[in-house]
This record gives sequence, structure tokens and C-alpha cells, in this order.
Amino acid sequence: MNKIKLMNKISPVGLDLFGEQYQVGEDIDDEDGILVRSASLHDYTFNKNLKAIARAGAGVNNIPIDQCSNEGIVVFNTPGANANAVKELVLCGLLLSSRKIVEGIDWVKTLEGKDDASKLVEKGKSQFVGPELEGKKLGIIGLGAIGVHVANAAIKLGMEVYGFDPYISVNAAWGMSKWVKNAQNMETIFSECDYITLHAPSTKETKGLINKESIDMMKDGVRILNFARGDLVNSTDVLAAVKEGKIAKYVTDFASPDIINQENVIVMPHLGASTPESEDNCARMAVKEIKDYLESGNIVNSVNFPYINEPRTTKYRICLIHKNIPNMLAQFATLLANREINIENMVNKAKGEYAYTIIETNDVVDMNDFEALENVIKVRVIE
Ligand SMILES: NC(=O)C1=CN([C@@H]2O[C@H](COP(=O)(O)OP(=O)(O)OC[C@H]3O[C@@H](n4cnc5c(N)ncnc54)[C@H](O)[C@@H]3O)[C@@H](O)[C@H]2O)C=CC1
Ligand SMILES: O=C(O)CCC(=O)C(=O)O
Repeated sequence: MNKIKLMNKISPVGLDLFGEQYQVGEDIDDEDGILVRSASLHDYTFNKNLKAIARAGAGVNNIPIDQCSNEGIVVFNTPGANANAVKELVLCGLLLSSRKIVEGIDWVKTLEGKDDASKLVEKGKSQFVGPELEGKKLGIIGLGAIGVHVANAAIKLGMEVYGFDPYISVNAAWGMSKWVKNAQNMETIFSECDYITLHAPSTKETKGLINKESIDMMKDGVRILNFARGDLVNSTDVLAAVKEGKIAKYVTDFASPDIINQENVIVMPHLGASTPESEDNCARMAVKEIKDYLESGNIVNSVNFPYINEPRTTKYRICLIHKNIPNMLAQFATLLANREINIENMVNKAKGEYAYTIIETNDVVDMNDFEALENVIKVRVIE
């Protein structure tokens, strides 16, 4: 029986896929796997039995990835599974940043009970004029699953779209409209665009990328959208620029005490992925990934270990997480040869400092032999 601990509410559409061989819930100890959305695991103590964490979503900054790698815990995410949900909210954000919709709605509420409300509306509405999106320049930083969806939708709205992504994947490039202009650097986005939207992950490189220096390069009246992560933006600098009128509107999905209830700042409660469709998609994908890893050792969509997806051909599978250094495979082969165990198949792949090896055999294996080897981090024998 595998034990799965839930750190957030996860859609039953996904959880139902676990079946009877799994014990799944919030109050689980000594878990084999963790399913999480946005809950932070940075202060969570991982038990020795923990093999995998699946993030039902894209961003993994709530998980201590380096620690997981070091302890042989495979971390998965669900690439693209919530991208459409986020794209739709970004389109909403673009309109909210332009058309004083929130202010207008709030103002109409003040007319409650007034008999001449419809007259007052026609007289007062001019204070809520805001520009159209068509023909304006939109800059997108990060052209992954979400960035590409946003780019393609904005092209359809008649915007002139600039994209910047130094690490764009071939798949993302294939899916992107040919009308999106390739910005060679972030400065082009900052200086050229009327609207700037962030869709890069939170990393050392992206933290605080919207700050006084980058804001100074921007057009007066620029509108900034942040549906990526709060820490991509220096909120003190953004707030100062909003107050000066340099930034016409800041729309974000990430609340922090300083930006709540400020004029020309719209803060949403991290709603990007909150649609039933996206919650179901993410849960389904996350459960399949963790199940596949626990049952077969295959790794698909891990952020810290290499992709290995091989059909099972033997009675036993030895799954070895180890350091990516010379002589590991030779040690495994020697160890098995000394025990007169025949290797039917072997696959090995590396990702950065770590590597993963699956050895298939029909002979009985003792896990302890492998655990005793230096630089082997985690061993499993799947029957
Ligand atoms: N508001 C919400 O509810 C949600 C927020 N997100 C956030 O959006 C981010 C992006 O999500 P996806 O598009 O699904 O991920 P993705 O992994 O498909 O795309 C991220 C893109 O950012 C690019 N990138 C990385 N470093 C960069 C840099 N320094 N400059 C420019 N581009 C860079 C990557 O090359 C990649 O193409 C997530 O990491 C997460 O933080 C994701 C889903 C929901
Ligand atoms: O699960 C959620 O609601 C948040 C989604 C998100 O931020 C992500 O997928 O990176």
C-alpha cells in the first residue's frame, strides 16, 4: 500500500485515479508521495521513505528543490495543465488595466438607491475612459506554456506582441504565432511596450526584474501585469512609480501587505489556475506522474531528475538515484556480476549533478548491496 499525503485540496478527478492500492489523505505519516499545490514545503521535514512530490501546477518555488535532489526525492510538476486558465485571467487583467472597470463598478455602487442613477451614470462615466488594446504593444517576458498562449491571444486581439525568452523551448516556439516579434533583450520590452506581462518562473535571475532601473526605461503610463510570482517585482519601486503616474496600472495575482488597497493597483487572490478545468487537468497529470514513478520507476515531467519512460520487461526493476560522477555504472554492473545476477536492460540518464539508472533483471536482488555504495542516494527494487 502506497501512502500519499495531500498538502492542499486536490481535485477528486485526479485522486480517483489512485485506486485501492493507495491510502490518500491529509493526515498521513511516513508518506511515499506528496501532492501539493501552492502550500510551502520549505519548512516541512521530509521522511526517509518519501520518494516523490508532485506539484499540481507549474511553479515549484514552494518546494526546496536542491534539498529534494540531495535526498533523492523526485519532484514533478504539470507543464501546461493550467496554462489556458492563466491566459484567460491575463486577458481579463489586460482589460482591467486599461478600462477602469473596477473603479467604474465601485462608483456605480455609490449610486445605490438614487432614482436618477441612470442619468448620473451617463454624466459621470467620462471619468472612467480607458484605452483600447488593439494596435498597442504588449511585451511578454517568458514564452513558455502561458506566455505563448497569451501571445497568440493578444495577436488575435490586434496587439503588436514582443516576446523575450532566452531559454525558449522548441515546442513553445512551434506553438507561437509567427507574428510575435522576437525581442533580443529585456530592455527592448521595457522601452517599447505599452503593456508588459510576466510569465517567467521565480528564479535567482528573475527575482526583482521589475525595479526602479527597469521602470525608468519604460514608457510613461505603462501597464504592468504579474501573474507569474510576487517576487519578480520590487513592489516598493512599483508602488512609487504608480503614485507618480509613471505606471498607469499594476495588476497582480500576488498579494503583499504594501500593495493591497492602493489606487491603480489591482490585486487578485492567486486565482490564475482556479478553474475547475485546470484543477482537474493538474490533478490528473500529477497523480499519473506520481503513480507511474511509484509503480514503475518511470520519470516524466520531473524538474530535478531526468526523463526516463521505458516499458517494463522483467520481474524486477532496480531504480537507483545517484550522483552524476564516473564509475557508478561500472560499480553497479560489477556488484550484480559478483552475485551472478544477469542484467536484461539498463538505462541511465543524468540531469546536472544527479543521475538515475534503471536496471532490469529477472533475478532476486538485495537492495542493501546498492545502498552500501558511496554516492548512491536512493535505491528501490520494484517487483
Ligand atoms: N497565477 C497563477 O495561478 C499561476 C502562475 N504561474 C507562474 O507562471 C510561471 C510560468 O508558467 P508556465 O508558462 O506554465 O511555465 P513554463 O515553464 O512553460 O514557461 C516558463 C518560461 O519562462 C522562461 N524563462 C525562464 N527564465 C527566464 C528569464 N530569465 N527571462 C525570460 N524568460 C525566462 C522559460 O524559458 C520558459 O519558456 C510559473 O513558473 C509560475 O510561477 C503558473 C501557473 C499558474
Ligand atoms: O495551484 C494554484 O492555485 C496555483 C497555480 C500556480 O501558481 C502554478 O501552477 O504555478
